[in-house]
Amino acid sequence: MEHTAGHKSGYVAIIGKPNAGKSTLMNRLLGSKVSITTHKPQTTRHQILGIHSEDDLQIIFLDTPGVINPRYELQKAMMKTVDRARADADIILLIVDVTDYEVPGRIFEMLSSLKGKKIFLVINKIDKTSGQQTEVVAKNIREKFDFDDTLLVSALNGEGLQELMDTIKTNLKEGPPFYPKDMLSEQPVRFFVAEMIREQLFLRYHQEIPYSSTIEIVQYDERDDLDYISADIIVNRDSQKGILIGKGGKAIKQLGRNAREVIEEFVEKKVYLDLHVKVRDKWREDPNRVRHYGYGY
Ligand SMILES: Nc1nc2c(ncn2[C@@H]2O[C@H](COP(=O)(O)OP(=O)(O)OP(=O)(O)O)[C@@H](O)[C@H]2O)c(=O)[nH]1
Repeated sequence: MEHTAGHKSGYVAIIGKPNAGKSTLMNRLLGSKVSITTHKPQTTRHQILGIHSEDDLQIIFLDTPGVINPRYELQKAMMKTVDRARADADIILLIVDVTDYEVPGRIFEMLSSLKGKKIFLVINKIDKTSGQQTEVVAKNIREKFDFDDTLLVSALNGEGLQELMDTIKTNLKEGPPFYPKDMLSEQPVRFFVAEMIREQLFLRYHQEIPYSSTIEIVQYDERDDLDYISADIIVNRDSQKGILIGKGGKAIKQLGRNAREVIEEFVEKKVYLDLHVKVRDKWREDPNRVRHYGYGY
């Protein structure tokens, strides 16, 4: 049996409003892109797990969807994911964008209901404002909740991240590694491939298209010379199909090219990416479909 005396481990949930920088922070702490990030809110829909291992410790980060007031079934499933992450975690990081510092009451309620966990306030994007302003924001938030510690960081340029990492390590409890030490995440390759295609939707389309779409990998064949991937882009309404495809298929071809390049870099192999657009009327509002596409569970 593996000798684990002196070894530390724990789950760290990263929560906060949409666009606070949660995914950027996790990727930066891991030194690797595990979670997709874009300038648009609500990019993250699943609980994304990122594993940081050293000889004598293992930290399992849980990146979560931004906390919102859910309006449709997909968003309800996203919030269920946040609930589960905070329940699973030993340490919770509340990420607050220093330039968008209003913390909704529901987040404090959520934190107040937790017992026996360390809860840290992490003020992010401090590169965007003065030190004085950052202090004022931190002080105001601390008046509303008794955090175990406050950290000021920039997930983008790395400022304060070493201190954050040290604080997490100090607060880890003794425990065995939960995953093999060379593992970075637990989702299969096809999950990341779907996320990379979805990221392109967020980067390339406006308004409701990214929020109305999901990706289903229909076929993934690892061939000798290349990986053949067939994926469906599922949209919510018929009218969205045309917009997605674009005139003469131009828009979707460009999306496919961009996604393929990112996927090739990830799998370190040539990729043939076959994309199809499918309409599944109001899938976002349908609990069965939302579950079928893997959200909330
Ligand atoms: N200037 C600055 N921008 C940042 C920083 N951290 C994140 N951002 C930017 O903020 C935007 C949102 O970042 P994400 O990491 O996707 O945010 P998120 O909290 O995961 O967002 P959701 O998926 O909506 O929950 C991106 O455009 C990031 O580049 C930071 O420290 N400084």
